[in-house]
Amino acid sequence: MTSFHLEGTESPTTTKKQIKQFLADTSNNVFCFFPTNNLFTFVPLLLSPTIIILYITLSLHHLPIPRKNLILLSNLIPKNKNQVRNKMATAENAYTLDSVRKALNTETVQAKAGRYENPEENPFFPENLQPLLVPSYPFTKILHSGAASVNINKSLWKMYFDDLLPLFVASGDDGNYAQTAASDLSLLQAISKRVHYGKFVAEVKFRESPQDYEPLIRAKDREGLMKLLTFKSVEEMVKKRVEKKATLFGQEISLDSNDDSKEKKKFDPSVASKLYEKWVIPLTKEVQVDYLLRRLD
Ligand SMILES: C=C(O[C@@H]1C=C(C(=O)O)C=C[C@H]1O)C(=O)O
Repeated sequence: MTSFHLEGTESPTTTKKQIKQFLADTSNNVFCFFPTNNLFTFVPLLLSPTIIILYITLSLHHLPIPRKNLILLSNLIPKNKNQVRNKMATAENAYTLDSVRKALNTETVQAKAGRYENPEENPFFPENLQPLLVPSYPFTKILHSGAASVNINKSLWKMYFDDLLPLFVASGDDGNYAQTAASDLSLLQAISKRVHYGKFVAEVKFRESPQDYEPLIRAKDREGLMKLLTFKSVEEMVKKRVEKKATLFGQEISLDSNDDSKEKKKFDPSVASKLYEKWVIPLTKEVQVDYLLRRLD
């Protein structure tokens, strides 16, 4: 027995053989491109859970997005209320529309090139996918066939725009809707990948103790399943690792040896672990439950 060290998901109940198998089958194609920082080009995502959050914090930090701030503005300047409201409506619609359009276009192109053939990938708009234009790749089948219908991207999308984004974006509106939408999509895809790894984690857990899972699945007992697959100590470890990585990767870099910038941080590392606690881990567990409920179909 050993720990499961994949993308921030560690399970004390996972066997070495299963981990090896899992790694062999899933790590090949998992790379995350960092447009914001030359230090990183391709980062093995599976080994870098915190990268997602760092990427969010660092890349969105400077992106002004017309949301709450304009509402605030409209309260502050009553004289211009209508004008600001109009501006908000226009800007916000443009922004949201751009995000959706960008996601649709990108997913359509990527689907043709086979992105969603990979069981690790889950589209945000499955209803709009186009047929494959490249030869199909024989991905090893690890998951039960019900996995294809497990997709929580709609709630992820909502969480991202309603809860997560307002925490990171700066005030104002710089009109860069297209760039913002492109960042949104790559972040959404990164988080989506991480939380949907829950399918693989759930499969491993199920194979290891079907006798524990089967009665709960048959009884459609979401709560019972959630309890059974939860390992609080593992979650604590994941959060600590996330915070540690955020501390290391979030340092300011200086060539001046007298500079005390080693101490300077681009953002508060505890925020990264809080994000995992509040969203990333709960969403991963939701995926696990959804997958398990279909496991005996
Ligand atoms: C992923 C697992 O399941 C749960 C989810 C975790 C996560 O998303 O990081 C961590 C621990 C578990 O409560 C696991 O056991 O490894």
